[in-house]
Amino acid sequence: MKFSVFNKKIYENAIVCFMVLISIGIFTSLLSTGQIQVTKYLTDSIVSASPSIHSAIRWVSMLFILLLCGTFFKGLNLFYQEKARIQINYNLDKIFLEKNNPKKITKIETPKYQNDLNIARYGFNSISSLSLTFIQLINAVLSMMVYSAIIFNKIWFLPFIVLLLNSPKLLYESTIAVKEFHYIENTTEISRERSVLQNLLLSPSAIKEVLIFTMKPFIFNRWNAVYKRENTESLKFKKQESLKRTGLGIYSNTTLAINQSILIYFVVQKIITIGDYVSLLSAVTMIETSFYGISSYYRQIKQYKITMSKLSTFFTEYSVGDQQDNVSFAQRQIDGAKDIQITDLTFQYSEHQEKALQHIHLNIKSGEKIAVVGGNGSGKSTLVKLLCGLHSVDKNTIFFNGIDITEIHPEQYFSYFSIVTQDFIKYPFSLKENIALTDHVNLEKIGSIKENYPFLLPNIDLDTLLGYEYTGSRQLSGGQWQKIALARALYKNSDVLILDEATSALDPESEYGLIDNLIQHESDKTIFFVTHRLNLCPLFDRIIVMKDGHILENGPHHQLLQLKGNYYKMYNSQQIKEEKYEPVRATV
Ligand SMILES: Nc1ncnc2c1ncn2[C@@H]1O[C@H](COP(=O)(O)OP(=O)(O)OP(=O)(O)O)[C@@H](O)[C@H]1O
Repeated sequence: MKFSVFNKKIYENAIVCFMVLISIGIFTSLLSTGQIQVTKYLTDSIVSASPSIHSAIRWVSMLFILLLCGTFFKGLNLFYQEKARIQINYNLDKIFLEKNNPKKITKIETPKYQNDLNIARYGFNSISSLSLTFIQLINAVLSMMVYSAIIFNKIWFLPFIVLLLNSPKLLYESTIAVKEFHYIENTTEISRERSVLQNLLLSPSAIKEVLIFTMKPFIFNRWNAVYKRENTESLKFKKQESLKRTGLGIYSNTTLAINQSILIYFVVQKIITIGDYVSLLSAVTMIETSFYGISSYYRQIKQYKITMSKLSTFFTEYSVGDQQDNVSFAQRQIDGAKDIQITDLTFQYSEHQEKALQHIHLNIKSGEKIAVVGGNGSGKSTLVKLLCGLHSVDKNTIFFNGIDITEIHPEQYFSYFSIVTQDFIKYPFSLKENIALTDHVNLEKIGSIKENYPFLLPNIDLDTLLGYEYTGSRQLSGGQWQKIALARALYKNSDVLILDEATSALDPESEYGLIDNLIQHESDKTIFFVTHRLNLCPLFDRIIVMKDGHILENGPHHQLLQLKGNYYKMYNSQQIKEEKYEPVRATV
C-alpha cells in the first residue's frame, strides 16, 4: 500500500464531517465579524453626545442573537469534531492493523520492535489530531483574513505589524514538535516497563503467582520506582516547555501592548472613534488567537512529517509489503513429496551473544516421523521454527522439495506447515473457532478429528465460548487447552506437522494415544516431535539429538542405543529413574 493511498484512507467516511466543519467555520467567522461591527455601533451609541437607550437596546438585542447563533454553531462544531475524530481513529487503527504485516518473527521478538511499535502508535495519535486541526487551520486563516480586512479598512498598516510580530511563534512551535518526538522516543521503554509491571499486578494470569509468592510489594515497589522515574522525565520536559511557553506569553503580551498603543494613538489623534478602538482591539486579539491556532497547526505538520517517515521505516522494517512480495517471490510450483534438506545452517538471535544453531546438516524425507531431543537451550525450538519459516535464514541453507526456501513466498511456505509450540494461544473464541480459526468452520473435518483422536476434544458443545475473558465463557484445564491447540494443527491438515513440547500437559495415556494415532493416520505427513519424554522416541523413524546448537546424533532408536552415546545415556537415565520410583509408586 503506497503512502498516498494510505493518506486518502485516513479520511474515508469523514469527508462529510469535514465539509460541515468548514461550513461552520465560515458561519462562525461571519458571526464574529458581525459581533465586532455591532460592538462598535453599541459602544459608539453609548459614548455619543446624545446617547439613545432605544438604539443601545437594539444593538444589545442584535449582539444577543449573534451570540446565540455562535453558541449553536459551537455545539454543532463540537459534535462534528467528535464524529470526525471517531471515524479517523477507526480508519487509522484499521490501516495500522492492515499494514502491519510481518512475515517473520526474527525482528518481532525483540525489545526494539516493541519500542518502535509504541512510537508508531503515538505517531498515529498525532495524525488524528492533525486531521482535526486542519479544519481549525482553515477557520483560523478565514478569521485572520476577515479581522485583517476590518483593521485594514481603518489603519492599513496595522494588520502587517500584527502578523510580523506574531511570526516568531511559528519557529517556536517547530522546535517544540521535534523535541516532543525525541522525548517520546527516549521515554518509550520506561513507559512500556511501567505498563508491563502494572499488568503483572492486574492480569488474572499473573495474580495467582503474585498471591502465592506474596510478591505484590516487590512488583508494586518496582512499579512505583519506574512510575516516579517516568514522571521525573516527563516533568523535566514539561518544565522546559512551560518556561518556553511563559517566554512566548510575555512576548505575546508585549506585542498586544504595542498594538494597543498604536490604537490609542489613533484615538487621541481623533482618527478613529472609541467604538473603533474597542472593535479593532478585539480584532487584533482575534488575529493573535488565530495565529496561535495556525502555529500549533504548524507544529503538528512538523510532527506529521516525522510520524510519516517513522511509520514508513516501521512498516518496511517489520512488514513485507504486497508490492515487495510480488517482486521478490514468484509463486512456486511445489508438488509431490515435500523433502527437506538443511545444509550448513547456522543461526544467531540478534539479542544473543552465542549462536543458537551451528552447522546443521539434515535430510528429511517426506512422511518421516522425527523426534528431536536434547537439553534445555540446545536449539530444538530454534531448529523447528527455522524449518517452518518463522525466522529469516541465509540463502542455500534450507531447501523444501529442492527449492531454496528464501525464494518461496512466506505465505505459500507457511501453508505447508502446522506448528504447536509451548506458548500456544488460548483464543477467547468458541470451541469450533478455536479449532478452525475461521468463520466458515468445516464440521466434517472436526468430525473426522473426533473420530481419529477421540480423546482430543472436550465433551462440550462446539459453540461453547472458551476462556475467562467474556461473560458465559467456560475455562478449560491446561491439558484440555493443549489438546485443542493440537486439534487446530490437525484441522489445518498440512504436509508438515511440528509439535514443540506440545504434549507436555497431556496425561500419559492421551500423549501415547496421540503419537500412536498420528503415526497410524498421518503416514503421508512429515512430523517433528520435540520432546523431553524419551519413552515415546522408539515410536519414531529417527531421533535427532541436539546439544549447544549442534546435532550430536541422528538415527533410529535402536541404532542410537547401540552407539552408547548421548541418546543412550539420556534414554537410560529416564528408564532408571522410572524404575527407581516404581516401588514407591507400587506401595501408594
Ligand atoms: N527469541 C529469542 N531471542 C534471543 N535468544 C533466543 C530466543 N529464543 C531462544 N533463544 C536462545 O537460543 C538458544 C536455543 O534456544 P531454544 O529455544 O531453541 O532451545 P530449546 O532446545 O528449545 O530449549 P528448551 O528445551 O528449554 O525449550 C538458547 O540459548 C536461548 O537463550
